[in-house]
This record gives sequence, structure tokens and C-alpha cells, in this order.
Amino acid sequence: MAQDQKDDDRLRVDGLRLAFGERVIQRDLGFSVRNGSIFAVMGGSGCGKSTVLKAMVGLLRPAAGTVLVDDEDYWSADDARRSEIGRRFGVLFQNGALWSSMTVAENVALPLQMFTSLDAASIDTLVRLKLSLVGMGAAGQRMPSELSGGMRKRAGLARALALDPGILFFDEPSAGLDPITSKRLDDLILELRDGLGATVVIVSHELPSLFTICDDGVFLDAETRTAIAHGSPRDLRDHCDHPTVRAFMARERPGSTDQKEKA
Ligand SMILES: Nc1ncnc2c1ncn2[C@@H]1O[C@H](COP(=O)(O)OP(=O)(O)OP(=O)(O)O)[C@@H](O)[C@H]1O
Repeated sequence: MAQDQKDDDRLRVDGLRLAFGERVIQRDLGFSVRNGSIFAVMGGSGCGKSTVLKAMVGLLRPAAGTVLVDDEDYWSADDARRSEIGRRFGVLFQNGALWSSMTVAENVALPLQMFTSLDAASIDTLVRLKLSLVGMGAAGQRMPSELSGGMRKRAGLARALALDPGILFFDEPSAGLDPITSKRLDDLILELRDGLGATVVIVSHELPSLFTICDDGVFLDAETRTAIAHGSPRDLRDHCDHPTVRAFMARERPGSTDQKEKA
């Protein structure tokens, strides 16, 4: 299903080969991300999930293959066009990637100052709006070092949302968060999809979170270095027979046969 060309695909990856020098990380990779879906990039440690995300957001040029964004070939575009297309992206990196010398509000204002011609008052209003959207309305004047891990992620998210991107990329959003904070972030991601109509791509190991929020996905294999399954995390958990996928999904199923076998 995920590989069929559909009118409502926002992203489509085809024949993608990603390599660092001679070292191929993933090859012949293909999948589509439907408009409004929350799409999981899954797989064991080191299989290349973050590398795939980098190729999708413009940080790593593929060795071969295409990344289509709204049917436009991202990597064939010139630099100016790529940066225009990139305006549709909001990216949240693992640690929030905030500038440590700026307040939270200044961090969120930065993309607005760089990429729009809005005046200071309008930027201020938008910054407040984005911060309140992520439940950080009172923290604008704090420095990143004064924030907890979960708050840093939310501040990073407010900054990622500054330019109203239609496509959000999250690299390990729940990493290092306690279960309650992680659940809040899941709810926020669902709200962004449902309220703003965003399309979301998530790289994550956190199976409970993936089962709760993702409705599609791809599973990357480190050994064959390509996708070995397509579908939502729940579908793969319940219906995929591939031993690698089963072993991965079984980690979070107390009492499952695979876990009992391991014990
Ligand atoms: N800049 C780089 N130069 C060389 N090799 C790299 C580089 N970045 C990543 N790699 C290698 O590419 C492989 C895939 O890394 P990547 O971070 O994409 O995996 P991942 O699936 O996201 O892993 P994890 O789940 O552990 O975060 C790893 O073997 C890693 O060592």
C-alpha cells in the first residue's frame, strides 16, 4: 500500500541509496507518506533511521534515488528552490537543538526573523502563540539551560512550528523523557496533526508511543540495508511474519511468546 503512488502523498521516497563514502547504509528504499498521516521510521539501532530522516530534510544528499515533496524532486532542485521547499518542513532534533545563548522566545523568533519580513511586534505575537501551543507560554524568558528535557523538546517544537510547516519531522521525540512527559508529547503530536493538519514523520524506538500515534510506517533492516516491511506499527506488530520485525515488536509485549523464549 505505502509504495503505491497516491494523489495525497506528501512525501515519496524512491530507489533511495544512502551512503557515507563507500559504506552503504540503506539502498533501494521506497515508501510514501500520506498527507495528514503520522508515519514511523522503525528499525533496530544503527539501521539508518536518522540517516533517512536527514536525506528527507535536506541534510544528506542521497547517493541515488529521489525524495519527492508534494510531487517535486527535492534533490534535483537548485539550492534556492530546495530552501523554499524546506520552508514546509519543521524539524525537531533529539535534544531540541536550541541556541544556548538565547532565551526560549528568542530561539522561536529566530526563524521568523530569518525567513519572513514581519515586524518585531508581529513576531512577538507569533512567538507567544507558538509557545502557548506547546504549553510553554510562561517560559519565553527562560534560558535553555533552565529547562527540563521535556520542556526543551517542547521549546524546540515551538521553534520548529514557527513558520507553520505542513510537514513535521521528529528524531526520537520521546528519548530521555519520563512516561508521563512522553505521553504529553504524543498528545501534542496528535493535536498538531488533527488541529493543524500537519503530516508527521517520526524516527523512534519507543514502541508504546509508536503504537499509539502512528498510522503508517516503514521498517528498515540493518542486515539487508533496505525496507523489509511497510505498514503502521500496530499492523506490523499484529500481522507481520518477518522474524526481524517480530523480534523488534516483541520487546514491548509482556508475556509474548518471543519474550518467554528469551527469558
Ligand atoms: N556522518 C556519518 N559518517 C559515517 N557514518 C555515519 C554517519 N552518520 C551515521 N553513520 C553510520 O550510519 C549508520 C546508521 O546510523 P543512523 O544514526 O542513521 O542509525 P539509526 O537507525 O538512526 O540508529 P539509532 O537508532 O541507534 O539512533 C550507523 O552505522 C552509523 O555509524
